[in-house]
Amino acid sequence: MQGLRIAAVRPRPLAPLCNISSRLLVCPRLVPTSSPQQRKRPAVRFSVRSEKRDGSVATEAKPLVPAGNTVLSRKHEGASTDLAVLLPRLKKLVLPYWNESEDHNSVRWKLAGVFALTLGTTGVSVLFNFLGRDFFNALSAKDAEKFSEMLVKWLAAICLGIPVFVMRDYYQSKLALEWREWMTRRLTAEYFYDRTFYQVQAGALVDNPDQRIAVDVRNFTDTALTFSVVILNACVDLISFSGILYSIYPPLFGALAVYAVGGTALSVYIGRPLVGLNFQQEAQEANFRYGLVRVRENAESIAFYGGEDNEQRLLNNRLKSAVDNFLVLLKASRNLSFFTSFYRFLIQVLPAAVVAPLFFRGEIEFGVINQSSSAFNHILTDVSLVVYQFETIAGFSAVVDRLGEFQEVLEGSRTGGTGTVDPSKASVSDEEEEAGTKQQQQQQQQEAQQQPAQGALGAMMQGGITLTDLPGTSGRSLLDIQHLTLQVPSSGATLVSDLTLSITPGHSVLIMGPSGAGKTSLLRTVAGLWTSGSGRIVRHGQPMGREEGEGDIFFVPQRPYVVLGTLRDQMLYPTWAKFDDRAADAAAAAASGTFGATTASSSNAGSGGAANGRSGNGAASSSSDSFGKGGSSSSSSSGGGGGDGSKRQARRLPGDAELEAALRAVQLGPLLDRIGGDLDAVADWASMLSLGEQQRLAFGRVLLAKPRLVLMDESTSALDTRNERLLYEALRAAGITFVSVGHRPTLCRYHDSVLLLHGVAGAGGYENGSGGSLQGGGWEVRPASEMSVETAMDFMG
Ligand SMILES: Nc1ncnc2c1ncn2[C@@H]1O[C@H](COP(=O)(O)OP(=O)(O)OP(=O)(O)O)[C@@H](O)[C@H]1O
Repeated sequence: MQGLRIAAVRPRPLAPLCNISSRLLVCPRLVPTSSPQQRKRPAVRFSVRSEKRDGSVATEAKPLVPAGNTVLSRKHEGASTDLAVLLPRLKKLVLPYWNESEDHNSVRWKLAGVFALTLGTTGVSVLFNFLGRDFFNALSAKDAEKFSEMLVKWLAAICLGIPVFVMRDYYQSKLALEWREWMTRRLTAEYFYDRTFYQVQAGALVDNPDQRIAVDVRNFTDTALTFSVVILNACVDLISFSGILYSIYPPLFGALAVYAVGGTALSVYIGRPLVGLNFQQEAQEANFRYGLVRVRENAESIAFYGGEDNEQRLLNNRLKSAVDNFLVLLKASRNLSFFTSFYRFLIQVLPAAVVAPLFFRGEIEFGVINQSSSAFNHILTDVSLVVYQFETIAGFSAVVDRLGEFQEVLEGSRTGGTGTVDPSKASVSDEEEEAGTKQQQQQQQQEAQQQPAQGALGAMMQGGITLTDLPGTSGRSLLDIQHLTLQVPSSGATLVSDLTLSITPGHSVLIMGPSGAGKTSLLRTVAGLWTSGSGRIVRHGQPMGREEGEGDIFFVPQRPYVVLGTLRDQMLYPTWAKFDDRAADAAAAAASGTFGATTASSSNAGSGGAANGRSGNGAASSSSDSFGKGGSSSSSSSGGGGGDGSKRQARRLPGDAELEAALRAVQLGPLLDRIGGDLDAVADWASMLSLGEQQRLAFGRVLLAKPRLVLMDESTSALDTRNERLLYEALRAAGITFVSVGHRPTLCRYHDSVLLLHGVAGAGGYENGSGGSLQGGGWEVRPASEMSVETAMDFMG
């Protein structure tokens, strides 16, 4: 039992199922649905979302559900037309670029330039207005000389004026593009910050985040800039042409005001449904596109199942939803078009009809009729923005709503229950707590503060679970789990109750238990991905992926993740994950089209490395057989604990020889030979490698990165027992401590202890080997040597 301490502790009362510090997820039992808290936040509504077989999405009116990874979604009722919701969202979306970007002064100047050019376009329009008057006066007076002169002036004005329009449009589009890039980068950063993408996906917090980032941002920046220019143009136009119109005939104003106000009111009335329909259209199109992407990603599984008919039906249903909605949208827009067309055509004659009596009485010249028509048109266009742009405004409102909602979810995740916080500062807002929850929170804070505070990398408060990272070189322990209780978010069932154990260097543990017992959930909790429950976890070290080349604790998920890129990139992920864009592009191309190993790019070929822009030459290798104990290729301490408590030095980038040795150590030598030993070969590895090869690749990454502790979830499930043995032996030889989740009794051989999880009581009603019914969330630890194949199989039922 060396290395594994088990504390016998009295079970504590279960933590209430709520995420006490999240703004988005609220405890269902403690906060009534109609509480003031909720009423204060009408914009953030959640409901259970389910997709029917026909592809349509049903939302159940269940605004509050337990915190955790439960399927949650904001209620999709279409776009909000409530200005009290839209305007604050618009403000939050617009302002950051102009106020917070690094070069906000320069972008403001660029905007000023676009506005100046817009003023220039108004000047050109006014000029044409006067030229037109004189042109038609000369024409009606049959003054050939004056007419020729006006013709020349007109042509000169065109030559000077057109460039102003063209350059305004060019700079406006360029600025919109820069804004889009900045906003996309910012949203992407927030999306990846603290693994928010996982929260969004696991909790289904918003539909189609990819569409929002890729398409909605583009529409938003384009339209926002266009609108601001249009509005400025309208204001300046209004002032300039009002003077002209007033000087011609003041009563024209009366006609214009009645016409514009009446028209605007009617167009709002007729076009109102367009806002919601545009919102739905965006979502339906995104659903259809996502369906196609899923088919591509799961092509083989679908083909094996013969599921093409089903997929086709599902896609057709999604397409039908999009087409149906678009039909309704077309009808609504047709009705609006009827009105706006009448509105547009009527004004062709209205000003002429009003000023005609003046002309007949000889009070004005013929050219003035043309001038008044032009001025009237300008002003009417200015004051009828809503009429003319209603469809665009409707689309824009939908985009503001979708992006605003997305941003709120990202902010909620950042400031909510999963963000890294200083435990000493972790506090709960009055709004989101009830007495019981608060008491528990304070208790956890105290516990967190009792932890050696100096050098703590940070702690995450996740629901009731505190996750703390400490520089992990004390040598005593790699991982401490204290009084951990895990619950299923949706049902509240207890998976693991009051688990306390420590993982010490060199002592490997196998986690076993029936399907659904909570094995993966336990690993998720250690990784900071599971939020439902209570207790504390202390990780003595830096998890992988925080900084390049660093990491003491490595997680290997159940499904190995194969990245886009070269074979080298596969091996370096995630420890040295910086990719050459060209290699990734080539990989993406390989993934979307034909595949087969190809060399990444000519710039990489023959360099013996540098697929990711860094030196990686074989000469740098310390040893081609560097996976035995003491053959470390890492400059940091590896395995076996020990250390000085200071920040670990980043690992040196492995060279070709080390990469090859790692590949051969995990029995991927034949693959390497097949592609001619080219580590920079690019292929659609996810399709090309068998699942077992992908699992071996995952072990190869671990061997290269040499973490102190690796936690693996059924990482050898696709392997034969010989390969399984070789991989575990390689890990042990490299001095890496491991915790594995697995079902196979043969795994017991490679571990020192076995943690048996009993799972949820009554869920399947299984019994242990001794025949007695077990408590929900029960667990026990046994020496692995005592676990014969029969005992293990007995236990697994
Ligand atoms: N996101 C989630 N929301 C709600 N319940 C979940 C979620 N993820 C897992 N669960 C539930 O938690 C329980 C434990 O799941 P877990 O994946 O940890 O089981 P496991 O022991 O690893 O099972 P297996 O051996 O089949 O992989 C299951 O009943 C599962 O349905």
